Amino acid sequence: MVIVATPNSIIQTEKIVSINLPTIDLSKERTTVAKLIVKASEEYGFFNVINHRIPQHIIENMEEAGFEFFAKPTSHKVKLASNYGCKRIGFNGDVGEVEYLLLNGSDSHIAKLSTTISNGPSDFRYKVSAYRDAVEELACEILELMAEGLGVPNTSIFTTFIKDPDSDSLLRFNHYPPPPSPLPTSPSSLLGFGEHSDPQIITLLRSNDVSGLQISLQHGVWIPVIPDPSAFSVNVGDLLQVMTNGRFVSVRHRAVSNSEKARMSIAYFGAPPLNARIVAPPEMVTPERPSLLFRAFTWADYKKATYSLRLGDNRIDLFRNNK
Ligand SMILES: C=C1C[C@]23C[C@@]1(O)CC[C@H]2[C@@]12CC[C@H](O)[C@@](C)(C(=O)O1)[C@H]2[C@@H]3C(=O)O
Ligand SMILES: O=C(O)CCC(=O)C(=O)O
Ligand SMILES: [Fe+2]
Repeated sequence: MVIVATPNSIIQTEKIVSINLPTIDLSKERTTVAKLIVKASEEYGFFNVINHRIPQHIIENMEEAGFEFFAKPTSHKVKLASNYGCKRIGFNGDVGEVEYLLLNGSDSHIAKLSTTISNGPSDFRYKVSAYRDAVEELACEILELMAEGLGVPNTSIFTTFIKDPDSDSLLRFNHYPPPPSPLPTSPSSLLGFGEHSDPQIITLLRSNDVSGLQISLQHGVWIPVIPDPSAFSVNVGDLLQVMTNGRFVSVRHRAVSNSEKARMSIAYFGAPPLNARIVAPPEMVTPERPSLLFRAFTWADYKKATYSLRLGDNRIDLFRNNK
């Protein structure tokens, strides 16, 4: 049992379970990798990938860009970036011990921010765009492997969405300062980013070597993810659960801060264009799943529902058939 003190000082008791979460080596034989990815997405909705071939300098530059931004005084950060936030998550009263910067992933948004952040020409734009391109390519490789492993004949069924020039993909830097010491209770953790699933198709997340990310497969039971700065953590998002007719699970996760060192995570959320129609392909209707579990909807519909709800609320159930 561990005690989690939320910023509102609500104390909850919870179970922390250490298990080995799947780590998949992308340099291994393709058919084997595809099968392992499908298995992990079905069992956990989560896995780590290693040997992903994203050059180290692209990752280091991105991390540097994030730490440089968060090192600025709060008044500057608020003025510089309209999508900078501190403690408030979303618009419906969620709070956490986190500050963040959200970028909509388009070149023009990154370029605009680059000018305001640096007050002149900067390499922020170059660093973020290079990372965005590399991580998007990795997301496409993983989504193609998923389609292959699932036996879907059109293996670009998921990637066409995120490769679309109008894709609504996002990048997010999350910065978790070390908690004040001593904490009110011991052992204890502060809630950085509360329990939720990611609404998009797929999330690729990495952090510095500080722990904090946890996933949950069962209410109130948390599995810590061991930090590995050379790996990417992959989360199945809500839309992928829908497009696999419930075969993959959208993983619930959160971030806690309990270290003496600051943690920074960088997440890429692969999303379709707003007008994309989300529905499972016919191959996902099988004897085990003889009908479509979710009705067809657009990403705009789903996003609207997401933003009308709290972080931890279940939104996918609103789109189930017979609801
Ligand atoms: C409280 C909220 C923040 C969030 C939008 C929401 O209303 C519910 C989902 C949240 C989430 C979680 C994953 C991503 O970090 C995020 C950008 C997203 O797409 O959905 C956040 C939203 C946010 O912080 O704006
Ligand atoms: O910081 C983390 O490890 C998790 C962040 C997260 O879940 C998110 O940004 O959606
Ligand atoms: Fe998340």
